[in-house]
Amino acid sequence: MTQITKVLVSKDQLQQRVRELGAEISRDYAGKELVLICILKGGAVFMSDLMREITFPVGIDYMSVSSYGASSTSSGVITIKKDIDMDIRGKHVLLVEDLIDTGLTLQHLKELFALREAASVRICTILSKPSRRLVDVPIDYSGIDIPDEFVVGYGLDYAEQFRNLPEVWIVETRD
Ligand SMILES: O=P(O)(O)OC[C@H]1O[C@H](OP(=O)(O)OP(=O)(O)O)[C@H](O)[C@@H]1O
Ligand code: HPA
Ligand SMILES: [Mg+2]
Repeated sequence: MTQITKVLVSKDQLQQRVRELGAEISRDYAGKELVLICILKGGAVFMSDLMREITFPVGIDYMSVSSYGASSTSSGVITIKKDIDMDIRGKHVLLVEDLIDTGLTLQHLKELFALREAASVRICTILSKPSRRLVDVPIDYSGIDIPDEFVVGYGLDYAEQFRNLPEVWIVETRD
């Protein structure tokens, strides 16, 4: 049985942290050409909130990758299901994620955008599970550290459900 029983991060906590990250990014990239690249699908909710907290015009684009293939554990190999439309050469890229778990997806994407000759590539995530990390990928803008629990809401899914919950909830699975 699967139950969504406990709120781990409230709507207010999320909103507060998104505001702080938006302010920090606005200060750091002032006067630069910035493109926010959302990693679908989970990143979509955070992306929509974050872009409205940035105080100058930014470019936006969307990318969809699959990191786990057919197995449930990470293979470390990612497949691009939908690429960005923009030419990002010479532009500052900020990758926008809902959650960094092992870090493998973002490590791979950082390398990819460096190869595409972006002026810089940084990472922004609203949630991070530091205890699950397999690779040491630096997170430039990290929202909220969470424990090793399976969570849903604010973009995150369980079997494609619950992405639309405004809070982050813990999923409990019992027999
Ligand atoms: O740090 P990692 O171990 O690489 O895992 C993190 C990735 O896994 C989740 O995406 P998922 O593959 O579930 O796709 P979704 O966003 O479409 O649900 C999450 O949104 C990150 O993109
Ligand atoms: O806790 C999680 N929730 C949803 N998707 C995920 N992908 C890795 N960890 C998680
Ligand atoms: Mg998912």
